[in-house]
Amino acid sequence: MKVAKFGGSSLANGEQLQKVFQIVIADPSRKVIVVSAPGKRKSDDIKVTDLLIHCAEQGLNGEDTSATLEEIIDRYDSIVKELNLSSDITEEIRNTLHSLLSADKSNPDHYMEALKAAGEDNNAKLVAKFFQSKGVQAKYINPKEAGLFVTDETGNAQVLQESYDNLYKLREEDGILIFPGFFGYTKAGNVVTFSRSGSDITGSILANGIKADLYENFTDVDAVYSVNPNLVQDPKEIKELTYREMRELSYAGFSVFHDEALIPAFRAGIPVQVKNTNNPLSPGTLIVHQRSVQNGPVTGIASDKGFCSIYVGKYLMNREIGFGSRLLRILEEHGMSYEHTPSGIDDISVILRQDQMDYETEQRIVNLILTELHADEVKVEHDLALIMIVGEGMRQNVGTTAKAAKALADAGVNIEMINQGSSEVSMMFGVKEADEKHAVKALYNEFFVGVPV
Ligand SMILES: Nc1ncnc2c1ncn2[C@@H]1O[C@H](COP(=O)(O)OP(=O)(O)O)[C@@H](O)[C@H]1O
Ligand SMILES: N[C@@H](CC(=O)OP(=O)(O)O)C(=O)O
Repeated sequence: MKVAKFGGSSLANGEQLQKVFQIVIADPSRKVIVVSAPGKRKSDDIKVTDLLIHCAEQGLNGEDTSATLEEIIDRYDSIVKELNLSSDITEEIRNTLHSLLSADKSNPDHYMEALKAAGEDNNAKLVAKFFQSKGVQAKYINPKEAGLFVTDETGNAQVLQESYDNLYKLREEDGILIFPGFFGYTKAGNVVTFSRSGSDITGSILANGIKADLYENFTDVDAVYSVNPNLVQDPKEIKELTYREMRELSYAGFSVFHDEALIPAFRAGIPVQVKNTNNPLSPGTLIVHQRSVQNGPVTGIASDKGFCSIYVGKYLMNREIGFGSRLLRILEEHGMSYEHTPSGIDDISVILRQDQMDYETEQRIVNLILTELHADEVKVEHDLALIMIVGEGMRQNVGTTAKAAKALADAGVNIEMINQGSSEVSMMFGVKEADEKHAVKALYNEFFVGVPV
């Protein structure tokens, strides 16, 4: 039995849905189909989820929602028309969205979450009807009835353990099951979404729940590439990588697969295959527990912008018990999470996403570090990009850091900081955002061009 998840790009229009149908019926073991909301048809398009968020914001602000609502309904209606389906489907979607928009607004989070999730929920119903119109036994599955229960963390839900046993029962259902991605229900019965791009997470939870043999993740690229294809042209494809490598890479910027989506599949030992809806015969990328290291030390290079670093210097910091924990507590008290903490004898840097901190908060934190921790120096550096080099082969290979540092130096990129991950399969370089693309290219040339993979 397989779980196949189709992302927004695979469901953006009728033509894409026809491809999805052909893929699903080509393999009778594709039992559970997880769908996202319709995504972008071209690069300047707007995803249905983004339209729904905008519409919910308008609703909450008491603004006119009619134009945005029509735009959303139009997205579904154009698919309905392209596939010659009954206009009743569009009317049903219209009614659902109308009632969600006129629902109680006393809890804005609940209002927003219900609208966000409607993108996937309506699409799953539409896809099920489309499959039925082709004479195939298929049905929409409601996540609440199936028992996909989650925590009450708005836009950041975590699955509750009991869900896995509930979902196992889906194995007994007849036909193909069309399951909406991106959300679950709290025990109190409210809709809560996963973080953005979270349909990948739903697919992984279902793969674990039904104890699938394989979790297929269909998207719009032939493989997970060794570097973001938007930064380097025609990068090398990765044929196989470990859960650990993929988790590091997706966390550090490989948006092709959600970083939280690996854990449920990993825990059940289910391999994940990333494949292309537009080229389903291509083998894609397989994510497994263990692989033989035949390529060079580096499997992939990921990068992401929007970080800042708080540098703290204090003479004899190394001898001061509890300094690090008190520093991190200051951040914790401001509700902030951090990414890395490279440190030396007399200094430590905390790297975090800078959108967590406005100017006033930054000033307050700097003051607290100076006054409560008696630091000699506190400096905040903004607009950093973090570049992560990842590879199981880095554990056995000496000199990867030196090679990377030399490649960056030769390209004229100033390294703001280096951090060797404790897992020994990753290494992080902090550079100025303006240098990101240039730095990634230099590292790609160093580790991949002319290197057999
Ligand atoms: N290393 C990478 N390999 C492949 N794709 C990547 C990588 N890094 C970023 N991407 C981007 O991820 C996109 C696919 O993810 P996403 O847009 O979320 O797809 P979906 O609509 O299927 O959920 C690709 O089109 C590509 O632009
Ligand atoms: N539609 C949701 C969830 C999702 O996974 O979408 P996609 O498969 O298009 O990344 C979002 O945009 O966040």
